[in-house]
Amino acid sequence: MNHAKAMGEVVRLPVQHADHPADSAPDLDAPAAAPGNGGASNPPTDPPRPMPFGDAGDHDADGDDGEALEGRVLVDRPDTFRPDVRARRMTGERAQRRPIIAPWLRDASEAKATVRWAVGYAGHVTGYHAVRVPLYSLRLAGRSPRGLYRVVAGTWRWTFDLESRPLRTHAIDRRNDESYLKLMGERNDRVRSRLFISGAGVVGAGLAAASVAAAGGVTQTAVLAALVLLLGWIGTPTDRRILDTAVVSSKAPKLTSEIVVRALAALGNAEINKAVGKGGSGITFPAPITRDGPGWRAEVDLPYGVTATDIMERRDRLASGLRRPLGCVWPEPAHHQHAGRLVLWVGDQDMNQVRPPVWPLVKAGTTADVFKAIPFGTDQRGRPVTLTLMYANMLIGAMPGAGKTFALKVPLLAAALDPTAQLRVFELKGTGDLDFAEKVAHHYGSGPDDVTIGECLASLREVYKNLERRAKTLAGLPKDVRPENKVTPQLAASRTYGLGPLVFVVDECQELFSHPEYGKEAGELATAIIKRGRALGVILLLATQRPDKDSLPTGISANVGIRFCLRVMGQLENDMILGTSMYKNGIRATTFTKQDRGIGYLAGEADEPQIARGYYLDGPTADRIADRARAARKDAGTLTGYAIGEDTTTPGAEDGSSLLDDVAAVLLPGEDKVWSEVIVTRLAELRPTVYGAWNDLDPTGKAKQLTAALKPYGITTAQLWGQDETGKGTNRRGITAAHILDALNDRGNVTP
Ligand SMILES: Nc1ncnc2c1ncn2[C@@H]1O[C@H](COP(=O)(O)OP(=O)(O)OP(=O)(O)O)[C@@H](O)[C@H]1O
Repeated sequence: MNHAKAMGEVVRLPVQHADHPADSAPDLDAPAAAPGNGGASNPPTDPPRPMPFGDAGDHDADGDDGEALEGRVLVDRPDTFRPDVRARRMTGERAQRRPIIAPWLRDASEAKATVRWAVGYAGHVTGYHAVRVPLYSLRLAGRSPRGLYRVVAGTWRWTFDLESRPLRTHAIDRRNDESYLKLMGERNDRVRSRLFISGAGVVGAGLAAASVAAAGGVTQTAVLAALVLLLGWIGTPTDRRILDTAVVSSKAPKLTSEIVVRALAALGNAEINKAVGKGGSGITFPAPITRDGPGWRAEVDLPYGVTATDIMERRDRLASGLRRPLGCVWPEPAHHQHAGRLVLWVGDQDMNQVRPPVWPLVKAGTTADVFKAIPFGTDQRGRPVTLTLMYANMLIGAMPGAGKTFALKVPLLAAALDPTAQLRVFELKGTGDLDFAEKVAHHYGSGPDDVTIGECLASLREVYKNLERRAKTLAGLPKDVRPENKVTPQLAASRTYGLGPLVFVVDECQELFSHPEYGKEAGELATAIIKRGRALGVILLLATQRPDKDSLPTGISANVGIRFCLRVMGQLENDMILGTSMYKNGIRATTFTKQDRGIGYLAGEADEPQIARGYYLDGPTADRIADRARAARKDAGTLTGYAIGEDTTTPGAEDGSSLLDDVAAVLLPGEDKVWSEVIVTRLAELRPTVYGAWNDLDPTGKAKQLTAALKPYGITTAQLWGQDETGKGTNRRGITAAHILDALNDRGNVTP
């Protein structure tokens, strides 16, 4: 018999058999032996004789098997093989230890939420019924006559044994005298004893009534009320309730294996259909379906060849099969298991209907540390999701209105609550969504105009230059204080080194990167900052509603560490934000609906992308937090730049020239001292895109603006005597031309 065929699985593999010692290994250059050529006849050139594993000496002497097995090897072990059960158990191949303590009890926030819910629930139910006590009393009083009737009629029936009457009637009908006489005898005995008991009961009740009547007052009322309520309860029809419903249960249906299999079978996957069809291997569940947070969790072993991703791709169809809203159905791969293990979590409530929890850092007195994890949001199960900003950059993308700016507010406000972190914030939509940052930011700009975009670019240039200084400073430090050539919390905290965290935020960054003049340079600078700034304490937070190659340089989309993708329309946008192949791997932000505001895939923080909903921080809340952050910065002495009324943004984005060059350019020949407001007006004429906004200020504002902008160059303004438009002599703030020219000479015309 051909064992190979009987064993089913055979492959052509040159496997070394135990009979052949190592030194008789096949000579691969030698010609292959002819079929049927016994190994013994030509030992040196023989190919190894393939044999079933563990079947070393069982060959037929006539060599039949040997012939049939020529060139073939059984790859399955024979049935006699006993696996090492101990090893299997220890590696957890079959058995996974289930948690002794329920996961929700181990998580403090989940446990607190459950206790809070239980107390709230009990309080509501108690209050609801307490106010309805008069109604319930009236209801019972109304039903008490019926209850009295039921008691009297029931006692009568029992005493006179009316239940057994049909038996006696039956005996009469069948003319069974003997049986009838026997039944009557029994009935008479029973009625005699029951009459005695009922009589005693009536006498007892009479005596009790007399004593209650004698007691009078409260006792009489209480007993009477209790009696009425009791009779009311007895008189309540079986299809009616005494209490109203305090909580209308919209309980989600329990998830059962049957429902899961039904839903999987509805996906239209051929392998699944084969498995669940007649004679198929079925779908198995390696663990019981359990409650997990506010939902059900099922682990499913999909049929061979089907991956968890195949199911994730069809999340909408799965939701339809489960008859649950899309926002309740969250299939995930079991990351530490095989590719066919699916973890299906089905929430009781649509994720977008769940009330967002309060951001932990809203609480007064809390501060943050960009070196540590900051709370970003919650996942489908309400568990906290955190972000660590240091050594990372973040890209947030979505279609308009999906919640980008709200998501950006969370890391921005967390960074604001770290007084050591310098903030540079540019909101290029111009709606003032991030205007709370004005209170804390070193640089701040709002608007899609060329001036703001120019300021943003100038600030990026400054940061880029700052990177070089930081790199040099870090490299100059002893190796033991920079263990991984990175800025450490200790180095960042020291003001001597100037290595404190720097957080650069650009909302609607497509306006910057797709700008016809500044876009290219901005893209190159941002890419360089993303690549090099990470280790040097510079963090870039970008949000965009147009993730395409023109609006988001590939250098950024390829190198950014943390990515948060809210609802997008297609695969391209999805992969631009989350990374290449994410769509193919089932991580699809296209499945979010319009209602899923603030919900997205967060990649780069945990090992695997996770669903998260950012904390909801509305305008007033963000303002309150920014006030707190400002106070903390004031105390720490780190409130600088825009936040204290200075505008230290370096103008001159158009061609790389500096403010000093521009001021020098607008000085007229022979002019010695010029009022600041005049200089600003001339600067605005020279470069409207850069200085136009300054020119919109009143004369005092113009003077302040120029004073602040010249400060980094070491130039101060002073009160200068001159004549105003009407020819009247007056004192106003202005500059001395010699100071500008000296500064230019000193610096050799180098931009700071
Ligand atoms: N985490 C959240 N939870 C609940 N609602 C949210 C959340 N985030 C955002 N929203 C809602 O979504 C709306 C849009 O948010 P946001 O302004 O951040 O969108 P956007 O993507 O920045 O839009 P645009 O591209 O137009 O600027 C907000 O008004 C808010 O009500």
